[in-house]
Amino acid sequence: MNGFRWQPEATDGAARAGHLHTAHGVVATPTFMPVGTAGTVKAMTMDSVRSTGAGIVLGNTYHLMLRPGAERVQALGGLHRFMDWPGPILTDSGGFQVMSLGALRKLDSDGVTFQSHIDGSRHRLTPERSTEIQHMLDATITMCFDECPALPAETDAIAASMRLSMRWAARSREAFVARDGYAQYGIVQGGTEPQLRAESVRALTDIGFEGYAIGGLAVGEGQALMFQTLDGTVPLMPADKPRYLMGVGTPDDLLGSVMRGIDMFDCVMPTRSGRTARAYTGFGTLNLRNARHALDPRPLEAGCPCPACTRHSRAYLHHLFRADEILGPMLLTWHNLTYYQRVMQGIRTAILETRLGAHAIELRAGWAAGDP
Ligand SMILES: CNc1nc2cc3c(=O)[nH]c(N)nc3c(CCN)c2[nH]1
Repeated sequence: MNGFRWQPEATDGAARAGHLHTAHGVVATPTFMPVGTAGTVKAMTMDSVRSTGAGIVLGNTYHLMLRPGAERVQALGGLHRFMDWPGPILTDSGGFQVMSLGALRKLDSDGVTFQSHIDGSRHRLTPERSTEIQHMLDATITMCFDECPALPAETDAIAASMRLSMRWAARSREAFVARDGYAQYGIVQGGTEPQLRAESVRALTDIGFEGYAIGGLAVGEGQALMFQTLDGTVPLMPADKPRYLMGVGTPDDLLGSVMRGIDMFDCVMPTRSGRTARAYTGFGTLNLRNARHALDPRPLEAGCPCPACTRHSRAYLHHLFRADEILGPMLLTWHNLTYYQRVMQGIRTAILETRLGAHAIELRAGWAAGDP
């Protein structure tokens, strides 16, 4: 019996609230995973990540295999000890990052050969090597090695890519070493084609995984087409297993996707925006470099418990970014991650109280209202 399981707690329409039980602790769902690409959530200590309310973070096979190297992380006790994060860690499998970062790459039916974007050195990833690397990292949740096709693409190209990913999913599962409290997730592909998505779900559930991700989205298709694809795909996925929508998204994306049955998310927006002076708040986003903040003594967001909002003014944050001070990205990343966790906690509470519809209207009204 694998101690890893998703335990449902409440539903509201297609939305679900529950708990993910893992070898590294329990996480309430729906959950947002801060991206810790190279073993660090950029500009944050792990204590500050924990203080935002995050329960699980994401790491990347691609970045860690290039630097410092999977063998080195393993020799140092694995990624939990390396980055001092005792909670669960989900690692992505590298295929997506090679396609979006690898300098030069050659894809074949067995895997992908690529040059490091760091130093140009040559590397190869296959389902077996990706799974082995994730084991060396001691990832709590291992992702299948897949291929994420760029959209738009011809239907037959999407079909061929999805079928390659399904063959790679079988090889990834074969290479996976089951351990109590650990999991491997299959990744559904198929672009925005309902029949291809259905074929991919069938292929993955025939193999059998502890959780299922939806890949191949948030690649420029737009929110409407993403939601339409979720509407046709999520109902086909096992109801008793966690569902993870990869690379998503804005607060509005999170809300709409939870309402369609998604439990887990990751996205670089709150952290990347935190470094570029873009703040996420209940009244939408604002750019703290804008001169209108120069003399504003108010907190960024009233009621937010983060250090940026409880100890500083908008004028101070504006100054930090204008002066290119390191504290600027630190404080605003802290705020954005806190805001994302507060959105998830508010959605989760609304599901428990069966009032997600009303809560959604309140959230959207706030985002549309703009800066008070
Ligand atoms: C930002 N948009 C986005 N779409 C993704 C699709 C996949 C996808 O189809 N497969 C994998 N393995 N990762 C993806 C990621 C990376 C998630 N951290 C995606 N990110």
